[in-house]
Amino acid sequence: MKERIEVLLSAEQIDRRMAELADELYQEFGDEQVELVCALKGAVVTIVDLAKKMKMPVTMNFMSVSSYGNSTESSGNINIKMDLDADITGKNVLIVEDIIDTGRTLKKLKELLISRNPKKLKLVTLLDKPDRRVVDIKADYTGFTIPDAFVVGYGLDYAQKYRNLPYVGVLHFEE
Ligand SMILES: O=P(O)(O)OC[C@H]1O[C@H](OP(=O)(O)OP(=O)(O)O)[C@H](O)[C@@H]1O
Ligand code: HPA
Ligand SMILES: [Mg+2]
Repeated sequence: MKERIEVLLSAEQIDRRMAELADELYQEFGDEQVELVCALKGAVVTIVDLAKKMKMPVTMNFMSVSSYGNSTESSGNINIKMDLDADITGKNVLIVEDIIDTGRTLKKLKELLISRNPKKLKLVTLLDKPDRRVVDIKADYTGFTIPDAFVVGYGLDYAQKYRNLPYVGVLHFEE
C-alpha cells in the first residue's frame, strides 16, 4: 500500500493560530509563570512552537505516555513510561497536546496531574477530533477542530514517520 498525504492545515495557518493561542493564554495566565507539560512524542513540535510565542515566563517538562503504538487505533491502554522530573504542586500547569482523538490519553493525564494539586490546570491542544471521542474530555484551548481522519505531520506520526512535516495532512492508503 502506498501512503499519500493530503494537506489539511498549512504551516502558515498553524503558525498564525499558534500566535492567537499564545494571546489567549496570556489572557488566562497574565505574567505568572506557567509550567508547560508535554506528552511525548507527538506534542513536542506544538510545545516548542507555542512556547516561542508565549509572553510570560514558562518552563517545559515532559512525560511519556503512549496508547497507539504502530497502529491508527488507540489500544485503550495508556502506558506512563516516563514521569515529570519536577513537582507541580501549587503551580500554573498547561498540558500541551498535539491531538485529542478518543480522549483517553488526555483524560488519564489530566487525572494524574490534578491529583498532584497544581494551582491551576489548563489544557491546550493543536487538534481536536470530536467525532472520535469515547471519554468525556474537552480542551480549554483548541487550535483546530478537524474531521474524523487519520492525520500526520507537525509532531503527529504514523508508525513513527512524518512527525517532521511542517504541516498537518490526512494520511491516505492507496493500492
Ligand atoms: O485521544 P487519544 O485517542 O488518546 O489520542 C491522542 C494521543 O495519541 C497520540 O499519542 P501516541 O500515544 O500515539 O504517542 P506519540 O505522541 O508518541 O505519537 C497523540 O500524540 C495523543 O497524545
Ligand atoms: O490522527 C492521528 N494521527 C496520529 N496520531 C494520532 N493519535 C491519535 N489520533 C491520531
Ligand atoms: Mg502517535
